[in-house]
Amino acid sequence: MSGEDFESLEKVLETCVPEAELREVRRLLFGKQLKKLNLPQSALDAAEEQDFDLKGYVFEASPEQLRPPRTVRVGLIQNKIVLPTDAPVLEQITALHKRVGEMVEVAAICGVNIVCFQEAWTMPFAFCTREREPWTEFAESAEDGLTTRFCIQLAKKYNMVVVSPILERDEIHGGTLWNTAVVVSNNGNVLGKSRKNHIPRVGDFNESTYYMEGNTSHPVFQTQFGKIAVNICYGRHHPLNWLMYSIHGAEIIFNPSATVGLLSEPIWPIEARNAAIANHCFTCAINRVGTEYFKNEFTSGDGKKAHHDFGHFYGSSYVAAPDGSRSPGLSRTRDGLLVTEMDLNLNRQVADKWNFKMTGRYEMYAEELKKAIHAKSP
Ligand SMILES: NC(=O)NCCC(=O)O
Repeated sequence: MSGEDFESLEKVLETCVPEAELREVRRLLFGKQLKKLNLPQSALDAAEEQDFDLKGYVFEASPEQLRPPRTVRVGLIQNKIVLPTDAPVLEQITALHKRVGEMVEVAAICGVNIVCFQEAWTMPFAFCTREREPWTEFAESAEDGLTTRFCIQLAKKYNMVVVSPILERDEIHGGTLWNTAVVVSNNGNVLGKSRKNHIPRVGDFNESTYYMEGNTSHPVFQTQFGKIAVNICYGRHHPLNWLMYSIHGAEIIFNPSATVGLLSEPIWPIEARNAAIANHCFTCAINRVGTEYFKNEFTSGDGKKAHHDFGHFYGSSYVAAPDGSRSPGLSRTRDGLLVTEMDLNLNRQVADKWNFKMTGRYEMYAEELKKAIHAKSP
């Protein structure tokens, strides 16, 4: 039941837990109950017509005397690939631009200010194969590639910050490949890029065949709607990676991902949520959906029989807040747009209550880490 036939944990709870207990079950599992966001009927109709899950929630903060609310609407998009993996490269990219572009239009109707797509959103997650061609052809310049130009158009048209995780080819540094998120401001300027710091070597995630650990450290981007950072996929298993984005001031950390049920599904709801709690910020976890079939079978040196797919990418994108509350996840099986309205004042309110930033012994950790890393063997 771990594949396409299981819609979501939330659905099972709704169907199977009696109404009287459901509230308490939700409180224990998801934290403070969130209000549903009132989404325009035209957006709901468009989502139904275009066959994707559309959900909206509000994270509220307490009113303050000196600061007005800092309300921002964030959209997360999860999707299947559109064409088979052996369709011509440009056709695959164009089909994904079209699909995701339509979903961004609905995000705009919902008033979204910042949208983030899934990891390597313009391509199938083909790194399992270890083949170079045609997959390296999906790589593009972060500054002025086809996809960045497309995102610039979206940003300008909808006055929206766009976070676009792609396979990057860095033409001015030997044509090297990177797993990169490009951040485009709402007026259409490329604000910068953030490269994936941690490259998986687990199961079929053979990404180290294609690119190396990122060299952009932990950039934080000041946008009109708040300070944002991008911790790409496998970086979510590294608490210090989250910490560094937060230390540099990130108020919202996106985690665009590609991960499959049998590997990571039980830890998915915990990691980004824990990072939001530990770092007094909002985190947004996004995962792709569906099963992607590759013509040539592959192995990964783990004794498994040669196979043609990774297994099921389980979607379940969600947003977590610094007070430990989280939104329900999107579907495990369908494309989806999750719209959350968050008051960024909540970050400081929770920080003032729990004081993790104040009680953290960063200097001590830094010194001990340095000593431990440089320790000589006896
Ligand atoms: N894309 C990626 O880094 N996946 C690795 C598997 C995981 O982190 O769940």
